[in-house]
Amino acid sequence: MPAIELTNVSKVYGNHKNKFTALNNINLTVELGEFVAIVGPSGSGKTTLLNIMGCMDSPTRGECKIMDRSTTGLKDSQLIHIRNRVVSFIFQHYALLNNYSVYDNVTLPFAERKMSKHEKKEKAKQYLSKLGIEDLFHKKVKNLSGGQKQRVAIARALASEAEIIFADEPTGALDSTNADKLMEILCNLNNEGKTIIVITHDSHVASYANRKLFMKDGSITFDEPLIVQKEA
Ligand SMILES: Nc1ncnc2c1ncn2[C@@H]1O[C@H](COP(=O)(O)OP(=O)(O)OP(=O)(O)O)[C@@H](O)[C@H]1O
Repeated sequence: MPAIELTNVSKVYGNHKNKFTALNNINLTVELGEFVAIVGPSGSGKTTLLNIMGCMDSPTRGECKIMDRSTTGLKDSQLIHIRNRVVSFIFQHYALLNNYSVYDNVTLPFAERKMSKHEKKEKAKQYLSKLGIEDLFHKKVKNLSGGQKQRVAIARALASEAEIIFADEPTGALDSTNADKLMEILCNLNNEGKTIIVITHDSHVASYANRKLFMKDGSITFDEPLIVQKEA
């Protein structure tokens, strides 16, 4: 089953006097389990595309399907459900609650689930230890380094148990060592079956993905597929 399917998707911003076409008739299928990097110059439409795929915005024309389900005409509550449970997001500037603890941030996706306090704590510990930061459990986010904050953001994405993880410039605020560590974490999650879609300006970051989409002026100009090396 495709994770994402876009058919003739366009996005036009502004009104009739001042229109700007940010996406121009995009057709794209991302299968479950793929690791895709979207690259392209500033203003080429990468974030607009990600926002539509993640149900944070709707197309002006065309259709977006997530896990085989069209998002056209869905009620706000249904879109919220998709954003909470089917997809998750990692952002360049983390989008964490700075004055709250790591535990509070990681357990945010549990808010609407029937779980005991004990269960929440155990699950949070499990995800934090997966990312090697279980010792940060009680720390306030504002006291963490950039690399630590981004790991907390990934732990929160895992806590949502979403199949699809979108990451918009996730290494943009990290040094190269932490950027590599972060991309290795995303590779491991992809190896475990998560579908990962990353926006990046950085070709080294994009090299971790096994498919690269190049964007220019609202179109996908090149789609570099996974090259499967056959054993001799
Ligand atoms: N709300 C909006 N209203 C009008 N124009 C917008 C809006 N959001 C984005 N745009 C325009 O749409 C185009 C695509 O923007 P988008 O943010 O998707 O590009 P991007 O490739 O992600 O850029 P960057 O790499 O700089 O983040 C840009 O020209 C931008 O100015």
